Amino acid sequence: MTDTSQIQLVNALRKAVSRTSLLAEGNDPELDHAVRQIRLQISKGADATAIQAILDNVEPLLLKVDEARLTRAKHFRETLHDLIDILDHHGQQVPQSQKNAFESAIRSHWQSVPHWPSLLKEYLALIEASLAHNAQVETKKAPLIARLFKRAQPAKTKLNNQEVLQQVRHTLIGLLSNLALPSDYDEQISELKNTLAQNKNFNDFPKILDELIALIMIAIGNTQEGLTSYLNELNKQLASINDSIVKSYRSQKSLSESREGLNTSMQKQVQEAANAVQQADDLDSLKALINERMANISDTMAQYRKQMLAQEKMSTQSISLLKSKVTRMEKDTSSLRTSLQEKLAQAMTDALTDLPNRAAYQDTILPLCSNSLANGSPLSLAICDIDFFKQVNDTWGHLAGDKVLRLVPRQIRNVLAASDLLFRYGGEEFVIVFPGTPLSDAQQRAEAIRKEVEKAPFNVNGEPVSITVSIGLAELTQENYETFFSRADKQLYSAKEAGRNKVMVDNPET
Ligand SMILES: Nc1nc2c(ncn2[C@@H]2O[C@H](COP(=O)(O)OP(=O)(O)OP(=O)(O)O)[C@@H](O)[C@H]2O)c(=O)[nH]1
Repeated sequence: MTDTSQIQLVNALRKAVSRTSLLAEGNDPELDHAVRQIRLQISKGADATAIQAILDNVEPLLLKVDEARLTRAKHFRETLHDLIDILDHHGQQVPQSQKNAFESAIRSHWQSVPHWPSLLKEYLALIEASLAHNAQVETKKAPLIARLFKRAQPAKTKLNNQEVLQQVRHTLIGLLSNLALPSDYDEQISELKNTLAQNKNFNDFPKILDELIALIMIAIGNTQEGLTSYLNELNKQLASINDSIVKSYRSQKSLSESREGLNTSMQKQVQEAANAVQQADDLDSLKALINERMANISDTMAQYRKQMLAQEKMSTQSISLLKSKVTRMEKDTSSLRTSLQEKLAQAMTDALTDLPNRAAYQDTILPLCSNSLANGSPLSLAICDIDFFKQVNDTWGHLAGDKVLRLVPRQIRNVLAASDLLFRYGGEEFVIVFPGTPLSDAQQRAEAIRKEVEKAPFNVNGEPVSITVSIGLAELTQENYETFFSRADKQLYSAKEAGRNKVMVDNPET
């Protein structure tokens, strides 16, 4: 795809990548640097290949951020286990079933940040349950929170209250440091850490835990709903882009239709996705989702491009095949035309004398008559027949007759004008057409023909043979060509009747 659709697509992808890069910021300094580079490159007008290269570079950084998220989650899981241990080590009677349920919840949700507040709430509930249980057993003992962290096992080293406090403070401060909340919450986190550090009273811990939960809730809980719907929307959008590309690609009927459809669909869908990305908040999974969708789009585009190239190649091949077929056909047609023309010429030519034959005469005479009548130019016609030709055949044989048939027209030609037309009409009969020639001129030429034949020194088998011709002549009047011919023919008959070797002229006036 090298046309405007590709440029528009690259522009749309640029926007999407640029806006997506904004979301990736704030997780890791190295990644921050990389995403700023992306926007810089895009603002300089990087093309699809350059954007792909940038995305390839960003991928390991995103993975690194993901690893950091996993490390934080592991730390949180350890914190929760530490808090359970603190309960155990300080002799609190934690109801086993509730503790098991809590441990199971930790196993299921420790990786999911949105579940962290509920896990901490469960921990609080566990403390409340164990306090209620112990209150029944040891109502007169140490204060509530002091009892909470008292060691239950005599075998274990019993810590004093300050040591317990120190341990819990340390655990919770560690948890706070590893929450990796956005920088907006730095101040609140630091205040809570101070409160923890200064806290000397177990009774304050539930309140501090509540604050910790609230902080996590504020940081991620409030945006959770919007974020979930955004992710769903984005997922839908990107899946829809992919579907559209695939559909467009599959349903293409022609290269141009396909390009047009793909372009429109890509432009619309990618633009919508880009808008959605612009409105979204930060989230690691969002980046992973976008990466996945971008990869899908990239794959589909690559497949589409491959297919297009293959189709173009096929088209080029079939076009060149078609061209060679057409060339071949043209050659064949041309040789066929030549051969037809040759055959036609053959059909119009008398093989013995090489003169135009009777068919050629028929083709010629009609337009000549029409033109003559239309233009008022004279047209004369002579029918010339060899006298006693049968005798030639009978006396010297057919071959001798053929020889005479070839020699007579040569003699006739000697006296014809360039525009006069000579045909072998049939047998020993020839027709001469004199275009633009009035009867008197034609008569002179006919007479000259007669003489030219008469004086010709024919000889057959070494013997001199006298050959003469009789000629009937007529000039065209307002009539059809058949009547014209028959008038000349009548004159030929008259010439024969009159003793042969004569020219007889049809005189329309008599
Ligand atoms: N050798 C040869 N003879 C032909 C050919 N075509 C026609 N003939 C012969 O021409 C002769 C024509 O004879 P006729 O029609 O009787 O006329 P003619 O003998 O010329 O007598 P008139 O026309 O009356 O002077 C016939 O014997 C035909 O066989 C041909 O191509 N070659």
